Amino acid sequence: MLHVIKIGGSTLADLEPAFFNSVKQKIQNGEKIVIVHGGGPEINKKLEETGLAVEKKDGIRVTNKETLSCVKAALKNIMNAALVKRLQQENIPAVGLCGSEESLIQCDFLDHVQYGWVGSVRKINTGVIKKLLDAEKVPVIAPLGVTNNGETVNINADTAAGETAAALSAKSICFVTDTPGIQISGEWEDSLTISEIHNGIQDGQIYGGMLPKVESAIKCLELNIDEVQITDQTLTGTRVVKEVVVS
Ligand SMILES: Nc1ncnc2c1ncn2[C@@H]1O[C@H](COP(=O)(O)OP(=O)(O)O)[C@@H](O)[C@H]1O
Ligand SMILES: CC(=O)N[C@@H](CCC(=O)OP(=O)(O)O)C(=O)O
Repeated sequence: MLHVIKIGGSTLADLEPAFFNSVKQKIQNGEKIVIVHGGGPEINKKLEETGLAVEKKDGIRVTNKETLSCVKAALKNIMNAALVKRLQQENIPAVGLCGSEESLIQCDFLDHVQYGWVGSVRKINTGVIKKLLDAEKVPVIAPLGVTNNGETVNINADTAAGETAAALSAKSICFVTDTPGIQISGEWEDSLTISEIHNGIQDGQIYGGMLPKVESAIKCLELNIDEVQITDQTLTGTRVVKEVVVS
């Protein structure tokens, strides 16, 4: 059984024993894990240091060529390297991958006029990932992509994780973030249906960085991934479900 875990930039610097133990437990049970990580705060820091603006539309970063070099440095050189090292310290056999290399995440431009160098995933080279899984490794993927012309593009990590889960026909996907799931009207929800999520977006209760997460979560459900969750590091947060199950 294969599980995709997306770790948000909100959480990467602060990974807790509970998280590593859950990952180790799954591996001991013979389950396969693929990790896709974010790095939004690290990118913001790099942009600020360089004097560049931080601009997002609906949780997606507007990325020009200068922004892109900060994105690459933050995601690949800093966050991917640090996460792989941290997992290895915990005896998790992590191997770093960058989506823009080995034709791993092949993209078109999402909307070049609105977002610049941001990718919409066309195809994932699953062979590279499967080879590592067969060798009992844990692939750790930085969310960059490559276009047909060989240009590197930035991909929202939630989107990249959902596409990876779909391409690998994963059993589950967990979006690990800095909240215990999704909150609606002051309550942390155990589960939400797709229509409840649409309502939450419409009345402004689901916003910002949660938007790409719920969009990707819904797409995963529609592609028949059984378990879709938005959680904190305990890996038990809000389940996103197609419809209410009447028992
Ligand atoms: N309904 C909601 N419930 C919980 N968090 C929400 C909600 N709507 C928006 N958010 C925001 O989404 C954030 C998580 O997204 P983001 O900061 O991009 O995290 P990550 O780096 O983990 O992807 C939360 O910290 C919170 O500020
Ligand atoms: C196109 C786009 O939005 N790319 C994201 C990639 C990193 C990311 O998604 O990180 P989090 O998971 O921490 O939000 C960005 O530039 O911030």
